[in-house]
Amino acid sequence: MQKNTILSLNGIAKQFGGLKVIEDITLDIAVGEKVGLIGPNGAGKTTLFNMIAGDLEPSSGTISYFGENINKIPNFKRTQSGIVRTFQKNNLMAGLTVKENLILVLQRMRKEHKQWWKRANKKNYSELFNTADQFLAEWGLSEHSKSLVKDLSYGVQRQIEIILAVAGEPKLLLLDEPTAGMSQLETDQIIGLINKLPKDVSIIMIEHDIDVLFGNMDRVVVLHTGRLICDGKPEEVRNDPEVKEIYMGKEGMVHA
Ligand SMILES: Nc1ncnc2c1ncn2[C@@H]1O[C@H](COP(=O)(O)OP(=O)(O)OP(=O)(O)O)[C@@H](O)[C@H]1O
Repeated sequence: MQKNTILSLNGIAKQFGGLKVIEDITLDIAVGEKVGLIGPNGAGKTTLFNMIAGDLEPSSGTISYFGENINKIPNFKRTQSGIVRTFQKNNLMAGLTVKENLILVLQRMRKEHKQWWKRANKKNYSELFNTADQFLAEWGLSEHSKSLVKDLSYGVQRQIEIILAVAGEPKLLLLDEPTAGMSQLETDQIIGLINKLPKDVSIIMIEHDIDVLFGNMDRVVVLHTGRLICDGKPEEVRNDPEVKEIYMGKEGMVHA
């Protein structure tokens, strides 16, 4: 493991009953590295995310975070230590405003309360409100501050989900198809947000379209039937014959 490695997967495997879903994956991610994770449906991408986030335990192999084996560390503790995840279907509180959603994250982060739903005192609240306003302004999302999440377009909801993950001060951000089902404009907005993230935040982003990863990710890892079949710079991956054959189709098209 290199000195600046944030995440290290060593011989990771996962099986459900007799079904091998992930086989022998070894992978190091550096601090600040941006990695795209691609592969056809059923390749095992979400299962791998579940293991990194702590929602599933590997059947064998080890997952290390800053050199420490975290196989047995529960997901909420991983989140506290900076492994933050977004989901394909967002888990925002739809009946609350954007700002209220953000305040909940900020409150939780600051560990102001053992029970975060209890009322904070007035001083804390006004400080939290100011921080939330500043944060939304910084990310160019102030106009949505008072909107209920359920009233926002899907594209904006996904942007909000990413900035809430950022408010959680991630060191390793796991993005699960953040641009799925989006228009080109919405995709560009999401990519714009991702490119604004602090340089020392590592990212693993599941994506079906390698074009989205070009120019935005340092590296692309390809899974196929639970195995890692290619790992390199986006250009190398795009031109890899096995990837073209297995993942992208014989035409060499880059869309899943
Ligand atoms: N809890 C489970 N029990 C049994 N099989 C599972 C379970 N979770 C996932 N699988 C199987 O594991 C394989 C990999 O699934 P996974 O969702 O990780 O793939 P994926 O690459 O994320 O696919 P997609 O792009 O469609 O989201 C699939 O065959 C799936 O049916």
